[in-house]
Amino acid sequence: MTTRTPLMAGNWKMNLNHLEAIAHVQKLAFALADKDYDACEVAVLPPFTDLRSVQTLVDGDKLKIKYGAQDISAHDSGAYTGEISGAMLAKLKCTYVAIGHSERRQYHAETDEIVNAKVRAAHKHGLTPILCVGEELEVREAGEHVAHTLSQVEGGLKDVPAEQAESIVIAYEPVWAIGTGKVCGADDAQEVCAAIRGKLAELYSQEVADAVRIQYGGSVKSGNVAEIMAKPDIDGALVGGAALDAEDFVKIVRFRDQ
Ligand SMILES: O=C[C@H](O)COP(=O)(O)O
Repeated sequence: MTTRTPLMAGNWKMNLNHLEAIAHVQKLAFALADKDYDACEVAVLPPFTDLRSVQTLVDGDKLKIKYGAQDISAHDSGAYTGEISGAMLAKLKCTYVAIGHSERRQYHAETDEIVNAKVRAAHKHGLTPILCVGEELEVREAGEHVAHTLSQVEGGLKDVPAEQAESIVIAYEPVWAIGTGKVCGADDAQEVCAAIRGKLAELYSQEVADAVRIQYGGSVKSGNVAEIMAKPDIDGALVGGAALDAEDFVKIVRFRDQ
């Protein structure tokens, strides 16, 4: 049986400036013990403007916290005002990059084609994509949530070879549960995460499907994380609001104690 190390990632969204980022990562580093890092991988996804400060802190103090970006350009370089390339993120030693978050899909019109180009750009620069997928409320109410989410997985991974797919992270985030306090029931989250793993087996192989970590995201808090993490196909959480408070995030990392 494959053992997947849970990945607990805090997506700060457009919160915390670079000074606040330093204070926050210091608090995490102070609170987290070696055994926490043995039990799971801990990552933060700050705004672009914080990444240099986070890198300096992590590098300087040899912290075990991983970090990454919330988006990446599909392009390598050139006249793309406002964009940040994979090469720039790699230079800052980012490990992860979130791609296709529902807020990018909703407010920046990111289609599966754009998401796929960004996944391939991340791989090109040695970054691990956290491919975000998930349905809106009306899609769930119509009973189409599994099909919708699997089609986003397939679209995001188009032309991605097995050797790259096996290290990817997929975050299942039902849009209606993001920032609303309405957490998806653990059984409902498991249903979709199991279907995602099934789709990976169909697209690649059971070996690849067993290797990929699938996170749940959407109103994860210290009070509900243990129930979610108890599900066999859920390998971590992508945490928004509750990741902005270092103490809350540490409690989520220690989900086994909740
Ligand atoms: O990327 C994180 C998700 O959008 C979840 O956000 P939330 O924990 O505030 O619901």
